[in-house]
Amino acid sequence: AGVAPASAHSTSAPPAPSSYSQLLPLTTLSAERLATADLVAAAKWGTDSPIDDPAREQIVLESVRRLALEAGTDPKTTVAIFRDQIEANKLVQRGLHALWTADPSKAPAERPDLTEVRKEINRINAELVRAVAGSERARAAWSCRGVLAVTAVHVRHEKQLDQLHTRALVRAVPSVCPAR
Ligand SMILES: C=C(O[C@@H]1C=C(C(=O)O)C=C[C@H]1O)C(=O)O
Repeated sequence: AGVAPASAHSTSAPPAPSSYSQLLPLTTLSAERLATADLVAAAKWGTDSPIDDPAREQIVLESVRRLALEAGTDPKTTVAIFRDQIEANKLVQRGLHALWTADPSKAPAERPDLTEVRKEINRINAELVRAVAGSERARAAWSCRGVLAVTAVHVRHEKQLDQLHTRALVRAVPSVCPAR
């Protein structure tokens, strides 16, 4: 009893993707972008390269603005989302540098090439813009914040995020949902 007919959708358009399935890629990619912060922090550790690099940030923001226009999604919202992504990335870098300063035995032994890490960040940026473009309906919905929180809990668990990366994930996504 109570089983919906299998043909419920067969004569019309396929069911629209749920808010959850629209927002999960955005949250997953945000966590993947944050994972690069560990590499960036290691690349900068013990060098003159500062955590804050406004020139590089401008390049990132300009590139995602252009990608948003190409994808037909709002460039202002996209740039706002990436400003948060960048702040979250720096939060992880600062956290790790503080940890390594307090306990140098935890500092990385190898120094990754920052240019290579930025290529990886560029790839994630492009995917993230596609996830922004693919989540317009979910982001406009009244349920955005609640659904977004559920995706974050899922990603935290799936990727076994520590406290620093969990805090950063929360910092990475507030602009995803419009202020009400
Ligand atoms: C990740 C970096 O560190 C910071 C964070 C950035 C980002 O999240 O894209 C960009 C520049 C820096 O202010 C970097 O220098 O590449």
